[in-house]
Amino acid sequence: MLRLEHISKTLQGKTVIEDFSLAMSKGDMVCLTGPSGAGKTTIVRIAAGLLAPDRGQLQIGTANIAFAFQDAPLIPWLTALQNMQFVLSPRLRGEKLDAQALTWLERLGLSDARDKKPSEMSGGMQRRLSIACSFAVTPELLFLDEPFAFLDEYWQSVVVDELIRQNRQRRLTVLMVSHQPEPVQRLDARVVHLATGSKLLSAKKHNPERAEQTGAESA
Ligand SMILES: Nc1ncnc2c1ncn2[C@@H]1O[C@H](COP(=O)(O)OP(=O)(O)OP(=O)(O)O)[C@@H](O)[C@H]1O
Repeated sequence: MLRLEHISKTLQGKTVIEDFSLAMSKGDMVCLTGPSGAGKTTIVRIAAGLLAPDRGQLQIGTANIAFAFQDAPLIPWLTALQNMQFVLSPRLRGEKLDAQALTWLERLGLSDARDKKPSEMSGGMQRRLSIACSFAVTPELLFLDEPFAFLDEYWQSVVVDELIRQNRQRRLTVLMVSHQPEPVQRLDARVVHLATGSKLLSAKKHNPERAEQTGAESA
């Protein structure tokens, strides 16, 4: 589903990623962890095709991708409902579009915020809207950058439940960055830990009894 092979990236003269490789099959959930500046976001942006690597190869097995990043890609002049309608509009029309948009707002607790623009919403609400939009397009491959940041325990749990549901029901593949161990543990995601410069330190399941070789490779 996703393969990064020997990826390197230099930004403003600094080597951010050096010879990083990762292989993911359909239905895999992988979480990149590591210190600030290790290059986690850069890797996810390269994997999502948003940033070109200097060296190495990227293979994505589907065109049906979605992402929710820290700088939530919400349209600032549209309301929450209109943002949701916008992402659903290529697939749905009329009443079905409106019903689906409202359903997703409700699932992520945003019904009361339907007429608010992103600038009128809290960081957590913006994050939930961004995640709701990425779920709503039913991607095969989902990229998430700190999806649990700004969310309290309840909403973290709602997002985890939805990821588990979509992973089980339609084998959604997820590559994420997260500093929060608890939701990642609940997801049972494969954890790939990076040192600065994207050197791979370890790649394992959170549960050590179920540790396994991951297909991620170091330089
Ligand atoms: N557009 C850019 N131009 C120049 N340097 C950049 C750019 N984007 C990222 N960097 C630098 O690349 C390094 C890795 O950044 P990145 O955001 O990938 O790290 P990260 O591991 O996700 O960090 P954090 O956990 O703090 O989000 C950092 O030193 C950052 O300053």
